[in-house]
Amino acid sequence: EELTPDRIKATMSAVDSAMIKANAATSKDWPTIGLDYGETRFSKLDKINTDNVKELGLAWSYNLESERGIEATPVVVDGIMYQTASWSVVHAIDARTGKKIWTFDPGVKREIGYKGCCDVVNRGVAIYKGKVFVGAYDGRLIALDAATGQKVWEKDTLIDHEHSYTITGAPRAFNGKVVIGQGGAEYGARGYITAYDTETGNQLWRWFTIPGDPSKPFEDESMAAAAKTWDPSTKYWINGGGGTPWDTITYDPDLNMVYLGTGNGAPWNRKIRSPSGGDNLYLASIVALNADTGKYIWHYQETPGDHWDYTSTQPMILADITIDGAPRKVILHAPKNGFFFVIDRTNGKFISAKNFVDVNWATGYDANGRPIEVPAARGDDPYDAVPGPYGAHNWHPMSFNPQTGLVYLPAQNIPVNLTPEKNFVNNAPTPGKFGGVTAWNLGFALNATPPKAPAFGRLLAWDPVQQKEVWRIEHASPWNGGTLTTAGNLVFQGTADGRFVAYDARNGKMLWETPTGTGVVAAPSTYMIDGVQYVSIAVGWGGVYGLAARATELRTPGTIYTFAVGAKAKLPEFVKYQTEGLLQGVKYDPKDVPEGTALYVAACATCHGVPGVDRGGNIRNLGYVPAEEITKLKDIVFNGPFRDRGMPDFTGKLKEEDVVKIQAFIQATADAIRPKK
Ligand SMILES: O=C(O)c1cc(C(=O)O)c2c(n1)C(=O)C(=O)c1cc(C(=O)O)[nH]c1-2
Ligand SMILES: [Ca+2]
Repeated sequence: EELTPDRIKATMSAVDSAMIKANAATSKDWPTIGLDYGETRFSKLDKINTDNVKELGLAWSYNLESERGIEATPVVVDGIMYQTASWSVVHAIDARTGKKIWTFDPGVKREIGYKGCCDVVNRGVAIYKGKVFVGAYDGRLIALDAATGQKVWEKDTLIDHEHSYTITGAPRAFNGKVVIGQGGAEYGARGYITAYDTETGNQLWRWFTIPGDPSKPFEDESMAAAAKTWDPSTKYWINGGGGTPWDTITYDPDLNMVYLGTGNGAPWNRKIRSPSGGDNLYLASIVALNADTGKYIWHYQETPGDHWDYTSTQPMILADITIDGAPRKVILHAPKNGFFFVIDRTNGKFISAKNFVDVNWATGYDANGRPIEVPAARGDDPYDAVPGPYGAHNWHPMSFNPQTGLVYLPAQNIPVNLTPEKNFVNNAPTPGKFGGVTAWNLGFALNATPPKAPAFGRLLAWDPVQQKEVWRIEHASPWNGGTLTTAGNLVFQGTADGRFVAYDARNGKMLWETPTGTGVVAAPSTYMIDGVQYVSIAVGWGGVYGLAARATELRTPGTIYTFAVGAKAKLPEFVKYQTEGLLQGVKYDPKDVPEGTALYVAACATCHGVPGVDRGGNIRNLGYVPAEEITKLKDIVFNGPFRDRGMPDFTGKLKEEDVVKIQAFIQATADAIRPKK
């Protein structure tokens, strides 16, 4: 059957809240990024199961022509797939054949790449009544005709273009509304979410996550209440204060609520943001809003007075489970802070929290749902916070299998040491201030003292009722992909070291794997076409950890792989990671190294990592590039050739003599780690 525009239009026009709810009974399609409004990523399909999963073969692959992180889950309805790639490019694909139907590039200006903290990624589309919605990196929400990829409307969702706002998250669509948040809290930004009319793009409601300037009227009572938990003496609203809801937004059709996870404080360091303390509502919280009006209903703050970039934006799961003999409507959540939360979603009441990895900022939660903090975690001395700011769990989606009762959770630690910044100045390009030249405002120096905490990445099977680990897989590296679980008793996960793996959901036994040609960070999906069950995964190394680090020697462009039992297509040729040997021969004056270090930290480190020590991710490590490029660094730094990949133009931000000092630091660092003969 041919996928004519009329046929696609007919299929996609039928995708609405009722269809998404009804599909949950069979899981035939995968109509939203998380499969269903509960975001369970549990498929009832069982044609692929523990018996035959070893016969999975490649049905087709599709080149996304992308060199940066791929974070979106493939959305599939009746054999038509929508996938986003880096730079917010949308691909529509015939899932029977893997052939392109259309692509849409919103034309994000590549030179604004550096305005987002964490790679030029996108976490996927929403479909509603014949339209595909995508949040573009530059802050536009765009509605496309699902059949043709033509733009129907677009809205600039940003309240100002002074703060460094970007969009990386997927929109959420329900009942004629499409809702989107944004990122930017590392730079300083004030978070909010906005609902638009799916047909017209008209704004329907907006809710800010934190209060603004208290000398102006508060937007609503929830802001007036929140303002009491902030210290106004620092005029935190000038920098923004944070709370950007950059990922999870969930719709609950039973309770007609929208739940959002809010982000970290800006700056991270609470002593700078709100020196007299305070919870700083609604940072690092789950908040419930009325889905029709956007009015605040309840909140639960997972990390009061956030100080460590402990966002609560991680994908949540809505589940109905039995606790102490009683059925409860809950939210299951594993935010960055390392605790697994079970929250009553009818009223936001805390049920339980238990750490799922070792943590050193709190010893647990009291009966009221407040953390029992370790005082040194907010001290004036350098602190090796565990989890670090990359989180014990980041945006990589978890899944919940009601058959096993287990949540499959990509857990990790990436060590980072935090040293409180003494003389913080907002937006100052101060040498030594991490990301200072590109307007980061953390209030901490990172790794000025080398961290000692261990790095790890693991897949955890977690029992949310008992609040305990049931089994685990230790991976080679942190930063592994999101998970899918199925009625075939399977868990699927891609890995940082470039594999796509199926495990037995009951015990973690590895049943099947395939190489993927690059690290995997996204989560897979599964669906039926003509009686055949398929599993698809979009691969492409990246995201914040993937900028400067990697765990494979392969760097195949972003690719979608689709697997079925007995399929026999060939994997594409994999591409080797191109890297030079350790940098050698750049002339420099050793006297320049200390200042060069401080300048490098302020201008280069957020994306390029530490020269020679980090190995490079989807952005090259400057300790492993041709000496020629470092010798001519100023030609790259000032209006250089990599602006079309998102590198900033440092004209006016660095001086020529600064670049000479940065060259000195890069070569000296490479020399320092070179093995002595
Ligand atoms: O505070 C923010 O506004 C914000 C935004 C984003 C983003 O939009 O991607 C990330 C983060 N924070 C963040 O803390 C983080 O660890 C992170 C990882 C990623 C990613 O895509 O790999 N994005 C983000
Ligand atoms: Ca953040």
